[in-house]
Amino acid sequence: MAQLLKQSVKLALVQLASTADKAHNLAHARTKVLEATKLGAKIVVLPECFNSPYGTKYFAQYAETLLPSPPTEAQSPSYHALSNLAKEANAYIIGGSIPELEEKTKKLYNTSLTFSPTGELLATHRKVHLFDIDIPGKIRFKESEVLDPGNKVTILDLPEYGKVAVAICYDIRFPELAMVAARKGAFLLLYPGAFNLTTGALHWELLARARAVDNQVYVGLCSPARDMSADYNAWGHSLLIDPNAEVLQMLDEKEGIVLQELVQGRIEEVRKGIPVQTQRRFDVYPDVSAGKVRYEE
Ligand SMILES: NC(=O)CCC(=O)C(=O)O
Repeated sequence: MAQLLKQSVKLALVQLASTADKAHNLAHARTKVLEATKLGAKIVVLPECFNSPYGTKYFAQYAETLLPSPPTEAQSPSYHALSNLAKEANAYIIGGSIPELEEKTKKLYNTSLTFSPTGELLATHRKVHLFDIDIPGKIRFKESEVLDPGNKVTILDLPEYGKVAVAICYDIRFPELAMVAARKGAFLLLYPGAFNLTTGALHWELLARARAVDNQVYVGLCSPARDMSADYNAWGHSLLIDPNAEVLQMLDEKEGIVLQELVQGRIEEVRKGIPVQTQRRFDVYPDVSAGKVRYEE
């Protein structure tokens, strides 16, 4: 049987320290991505809102226009910086996320762009589940006050390696999205994400391991580094989880890079040992990937 990961590959999760200065953030991302690719990374992931501070008051201010595609340099400096960087680094770049403004509708989105090693835009994922929570005395955050949600599951097909699903942060709390992607053959679920000091401590690692154990695939979460002078304090702790739900690597809150080889055959080895993928009872409950699902592949 064909293996989901076609060949072993080095993945990098770049936990960036971002500032309020977009040009600086883009230049800094370039430096850190090139650091990772010099060490052999062929797939590189950046954090949620890597080119701006994270917060509802910043989305409009930092938003870039992506449509019609390709945008001009003035419409989206981040698009061009990521495309050029993918070429320069000769790697796939999952560009965390950036605030996006759709000119026609005036709607704002939290959007992730993925580029191929030739600099071509492969996919766009608009965060599907907006981060709306209210934990009294701890944290209230309502992305939906300013953002609109995306409406599809995003699965990339990387010819040399196989399928990779991309979603953003709060999307990880919805196991259906991950399950659909895994059933469609993804070997890796990637979530650029900025949890906080309350929910990060509680659920960050738990959710990453849960999505891995449910689906028996690799899972990577890539956070901004923590900045205690910012309005929103990111949890950090970017991590990579093995298909057996073991933590392969986890950073602390400071800037850093997770660099890890994903091993061909590991998913099949785990699935052979605990064969839940073939033991499902769709005569008892429905297959979430079989119904009406909106994809971009
Ligand atoms: N940026 C986000 O979506 C944060 C999600 C989060 O912190 C959570 O607990 O979920």
